[in-house]
Parts: sequence; structure tokens; C-alpha cells
Amino acid sequence: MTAPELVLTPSEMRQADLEAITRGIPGIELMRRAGRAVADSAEKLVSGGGRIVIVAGPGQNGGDGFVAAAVLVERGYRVSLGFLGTLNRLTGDAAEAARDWMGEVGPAEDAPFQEADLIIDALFGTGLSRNLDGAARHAVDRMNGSGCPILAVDLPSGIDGDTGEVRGIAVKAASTVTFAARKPCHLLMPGRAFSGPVEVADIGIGREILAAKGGSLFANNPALWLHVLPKPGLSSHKYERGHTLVASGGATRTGAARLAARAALRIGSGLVTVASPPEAIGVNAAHLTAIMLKGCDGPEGLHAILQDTRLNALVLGPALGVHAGTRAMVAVAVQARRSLVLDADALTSFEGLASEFHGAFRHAPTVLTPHDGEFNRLFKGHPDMIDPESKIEKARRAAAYTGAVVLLKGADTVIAAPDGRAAINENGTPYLATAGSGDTLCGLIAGLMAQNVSAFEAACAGAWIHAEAGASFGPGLIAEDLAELVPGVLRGLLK
Ligand SMILES: NC(=O)C1=CN([C@@H]2O[C@H](COP(=O)(O)OP(=O)(O)OC[C@H]3O[C@@H](n4cnc5c(N)ncnc54)[C@H](O)[C@@H]3O)[C@@H](O)[C@H]2O)[C@@H](O)CC1
Ligand SMILES: [K+]
Repeated sequence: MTAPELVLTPSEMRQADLEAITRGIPGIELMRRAGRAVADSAEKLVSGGGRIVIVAGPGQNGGDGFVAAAVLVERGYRVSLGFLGTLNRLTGDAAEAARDWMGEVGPAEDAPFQEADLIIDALFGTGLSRNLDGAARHAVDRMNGSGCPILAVDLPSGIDGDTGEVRGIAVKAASTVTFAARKPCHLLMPGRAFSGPVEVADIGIGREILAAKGGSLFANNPALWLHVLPKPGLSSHKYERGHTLVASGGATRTGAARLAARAALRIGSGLVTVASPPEAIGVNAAHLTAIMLKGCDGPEGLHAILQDTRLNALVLGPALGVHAGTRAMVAVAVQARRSLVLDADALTSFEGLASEFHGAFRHAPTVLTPHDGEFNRLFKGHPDMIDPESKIEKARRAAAYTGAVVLLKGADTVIAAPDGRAAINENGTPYLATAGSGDTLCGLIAGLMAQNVSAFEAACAGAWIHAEAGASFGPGLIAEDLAELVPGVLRGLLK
């Protein structure tokens, strides 16, 4: 079984480096391995004898650049090195790496990009501490304007390692080579787009160290949840595979619930029922076949239906309407202590009322699936929740506050659990930004929870499968397609 991919923040990575040093790998050796890995990556991009310009910065990222320069010269490349800063102010391992470089050191501002086949960006890595300005800004501007492919060392200079944000200006890399583990900026937007494909080089820092210093942030891929993905056995019965209930909106707003219901059925929920307001029964009945239908008149109706304890997972929100009635339905669902997915109107109905969510979901597995707008509306008046620069921190704080798993949607969907675990999804496609796509996602997550997958894994698996289904279709995707694409994705996963 493949282990889940750990993602380490810059500060966790520094601690992991230090731990590796304590356990006997000297810092300069780590840097030599890092520099050699950069040279290996460069060699894959430019054939022997090519011309490579390296831009080295004033910190240890620059040190990697000096090592790579020496290795590439040994391998027959023509290398120029432009340095930003004052050479005799280099400290630590970078100072030693610079002493080992026998070639010339020119100023970064004169680096001959026009003659280069490849630029190596070793300006700043995880130690970036403020926005780029002056000479640093100028160097990045020139690199980007050169038209030459850029290989970023550790991360593209100017990208914040924790948040993926651009600090003033950033290198637009063709590819990136990082060390030991990816950092949040390689998965979060816009850092992901600036990084290009990211290669993770092993520099000898074992997984045990990475897990001890990091261990709570993951890339969302099947290694994280495949082991809990339900696979019916020969003797499985539909009643053992859970029963998902999806609340429908009124007569002209029923499609969203059916999209969610169909997704829940496709992901394997044994039974799925749409709970419909009386006036919408006809329209729902006309569209449902394998999915069951029950009349449900407001919160009292929901309360009555939930007396059937076999209904073990609920979806509330899609097209339910933004009003007190929806808030009352949520209250009933929370009291019933079933697995619960809240989206759309179930969140927006609590605009500015986030305190009602404080600790509210501690007692049953719950997933909230806001996009940024819904999140900001819900947590209006809670600057500590809205302001964190990092999307990961935002989702984590909301999860800790509510007691629910929070899935914060976007091109870089982040899923966070109340216990601090978080995962970043990266297989999304712009084609998923289509009406009803979120309703399908709710259904997938609830359908998994109905089969007893825990909330965090259900949200992670749901987001990944949803994105994979969308990507497999591509242009022209509409929400109705998504549930129909799920079996293909599941076949690939469960083979
Ligand atoms: N033995 C080691 O120390 C190892 C270090 N590694 C490399 O070290 C990097 C981290 O090194 P550092 O912590 O020194 O950080 P950086 O090299 O990213 O940069 C820190 C330096 O840049 C300056 N600086 C920060 N923001 C600036 C700005 N906006 N404008 C101008 N100057 C700015 C700081 O004052 C400091 O001198 C990693 O990204 C990785 O590439 C790897 O080689 C692994 C081993
Ligand atoms: K860099």
C-alpha cells in the first residue's frame, strides 16, 4: 500500500532538516544532495554542453544554486552564475557551497539570460520573509521576460511557501525541484500554477522524520483514503450499504437534490431517498426511478422521517432556500445525530450566525462544503476565521470552531478536520465550475458516509473522485454527467 503523501510547511521542513542533521547527516551534505538533484533535473531539460544561467540568492536556497553550478560544470555544461547580495555575507552551508564554486560570480543584474538554454532560479526558497522589491524584483522580472525556461529550486522565488501567494512578483517556472516533501505552495493556487510540474528529490531525510515534524497535512490522493473506500463483498446487502436522505427544495427548485441523490447512489449508498416538500412531490416523482421519494413538510416533516434510524446520512442545503425554515431543518438534522453534509443554502441561511455553529457538529460526523463566498458570508464578523492568509489555516480554524470537517472549495479545494488534519486537492479541472457540480459533490460525500466512511476520508475521497470524473470528461461537462462518470473512476480505483 502506498503511504499518503506528506506535505510539509517551510517551518516543519526546517525542523526536519535540523533533525536529519542531529541524526548525523551534516547540513552541507544535505545541501550537496539538494544541489545535485537540481543538476539532475537540469540535465533532463537541457542536453549536454548546453548553456545554463543560475541566479543565486543571499540565503541557503542560493547555496543549492552554487552546488548545482559546480556539478553542472563537471558534467560539461557552460554555466554562468549571477549572485544577488553580498558574497561575503553568505552564511552557513551556503557560504561553504560558494567557496567550493571555482567559476566566476557575476551580479544577478548582469546575468546573461539572452544566451541561456535554461535558467535555474535559486534566488529565494522557504526563507522568503517579505515582498520582493528593488534588485530582487528586477531579477525576477528579467528572468520571466527572458523567454527562457526556468527551473525553480525548492519553489519559485517570490512565492510564499506556506500560502502559495505571490509576494510582489514571482518566478514563472517551467518546473520545480523540491526536497524531501512538497510544500503547501506547490499545491495551493496560485503557487501551483507558478511551480509547473514539481519533482520531489530524496535527499536522505527519512519518512519517519518527515512524519514526526509534519504529519498533519497531505496531498489529497487515493493513498490517503483508498483503504477505506467501500467495496461490497459477495454477501453484501443493500441495507448494509447505508441509506442517504437528500432534502429537496420547492416545486421549481428540485434538480439540485436529485443531482446529489444520484451521486450518492452511484458512489454506492445502498438506498437513497429524496425528501420532498408536498408541492414538489409530482415533479420529483416524474424524475426518479431507483431513488425513492418521501413527502417531507418542513422541519417537523424531517423530524418525523428521521424516526427511521436506518437513514444514516443526510444532505441539506442544495436549493433549500435561504430562510429560517432551512435553519430549523439544520437544527433537526443536527439533533438527529446522523452523518450530515451541509452545503449552499444550509450555510447561507446562517449568514453572520456562525456562533450557532460553534461546537455544533461535535456529536456526529458532519461535513460543511462552502466555497469562498459561502464561507465568508457564514463567518462574517469572525475576522480570525476569514483573515488567515493561508486557505489551509482558514479551513482548519473553521473545522476546529464548528467540530465539522470543512471542505473549502476552489481550484485548490482544502479539506480540514477538527483534529487538525488537512488535505489539499489538486486534480480539479476548470470544467467543474458548472451549475450543480457542488450538489453532486455533496451526494458523493454523503453516500460515502452512509457506507460508514469517516467524515474526513469521505470528504477527501468525494472531492478527488468528483474532480477525476470531471477531468475525464473535459469540455462540455454538465453536472448531470458527473454521477454517470463515477463508475469509471471507481473501476480504476478498485481494480
Ligand atoms: N543545509 C541547509 O541549510 C539546506 C537548505 N536548503 C535550502 O535552503 C532554503 C532555505 O534557506 P533560507 O532559510 O536561508 O532561506 P532563503 O534562501 O529562501 O532566503 C533567505 C534569505 O533571503 C533574504 N530575504 C528574504 N526575503 C527577502 C526579500 N523579499 N528580498 C530580499 N531578501 C530576502 C533573507 O534575509 C535571507 O538572507 C530552502 O528553500 C532550500 O532550498 C536545502 O538545500 C536543504 C539543506
Ligand atoms: K527558488
